[in-house]
Amino acid sequence: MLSCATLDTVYALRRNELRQMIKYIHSQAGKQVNVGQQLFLSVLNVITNMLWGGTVKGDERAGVGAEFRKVITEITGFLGMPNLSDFYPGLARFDLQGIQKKSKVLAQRFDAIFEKMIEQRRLNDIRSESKDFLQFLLQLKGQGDARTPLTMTHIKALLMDMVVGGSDTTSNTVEFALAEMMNKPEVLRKVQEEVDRVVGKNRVVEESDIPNLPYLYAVMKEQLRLHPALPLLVPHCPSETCIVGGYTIPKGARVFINVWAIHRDPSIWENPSDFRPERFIDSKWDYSGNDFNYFPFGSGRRICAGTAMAERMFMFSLASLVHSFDWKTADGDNIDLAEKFGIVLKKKTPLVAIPTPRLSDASLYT
Ligand code: HEM
Repeated sequence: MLSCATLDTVYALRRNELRQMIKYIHSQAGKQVNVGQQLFLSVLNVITNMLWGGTVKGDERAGVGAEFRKVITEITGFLGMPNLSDFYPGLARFDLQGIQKKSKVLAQRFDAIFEKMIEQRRLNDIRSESKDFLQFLLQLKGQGDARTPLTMTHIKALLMDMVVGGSDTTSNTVEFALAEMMNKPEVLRKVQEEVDRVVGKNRVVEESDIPNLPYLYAVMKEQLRLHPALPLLVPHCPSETCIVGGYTIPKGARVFINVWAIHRDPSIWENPSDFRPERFIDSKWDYSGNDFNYFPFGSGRRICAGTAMAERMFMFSLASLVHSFDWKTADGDNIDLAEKFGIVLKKKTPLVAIPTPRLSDASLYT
């Protein structure tokens, strides 16, 4: 579902969601817009559309989106919360902070949403031709492979991975990048000049423009270096005791990789806390996971499954946002770029900014 070839076939979904977002922001011209909120909704809609397509429509779809947003925010909050039970396993059964209990309630809410999707799909003919992910998984389950049995719990877990792993990460990354650029007008100007040169002002940005935007690509890499969406990657757990760099990692230990600190190591990066996309122009850095000095999407077997989608959504949405609008804050002040740590890193204060349309023809916003 997340391969480049499949992503190409569902470009219309991404385009449609993005155009709706731009249209909405245009309707708010001159007013304050919560940029992250808009981005979150667009990314979530793209992902859920790819997962279960047109199963949920109209008002119901909007309702499900709102419910997801609440649950995802709460669930990522709990995932990153320090839990006394991890440090004192003897106390785990008392669940002193109530994290286990509250997480179970959230998991049940998630479960109810997925049950609803799956039930609706079952009511339809699951043998019919369809391109969405849920249909594909239900068919696999029906075929019953004894070697790798796929249970309903597996299906729900996969759906949850995509929704939780893809929505907040991508939208926070774009929101943060726009905030960084607003504080560095010379960077924002360079990106706008690049997009104007490639796209002009008489049409809107298309995904096919992305390969022609190398400076914006450098902005994305710099954003992922300075504020990696998953600062500790996801917890890893060796299935056998092993030795890494001379340290013994016991079987079952929970291992966190502090990619945030590696990306700011002054022995690797010059002026590491500066947002300077130029460092990625014509550079050797990529995020394929082969270099342990720069790996915002992780590495190895568990590397992010959605890298290609994240790249497309980031480039497409940020290019569209700065091509369609100029951005400023209400008081003209610099934006607070403080980070809020959790399993997912985000801006401490949401980016609220005022858009001013910059394309000459209003029909380009419809
Ligand atoms: C800027 C956006 C994103 C960033 C920075 C990001 C980063 C990551 C990282 C660091 C991991 C863990 C890798 C490891 O521990 O080695 C991961 C896993 C994962 N990501 Fe992403 N991700 C992003 C967007 C997405 C999107 C859009 C999707 C799908 C729609 C997605 C799906 C997944 C999945 C399914 C996994 C688990 C892979 C596995 O365990 O095999 N991610 N991501």
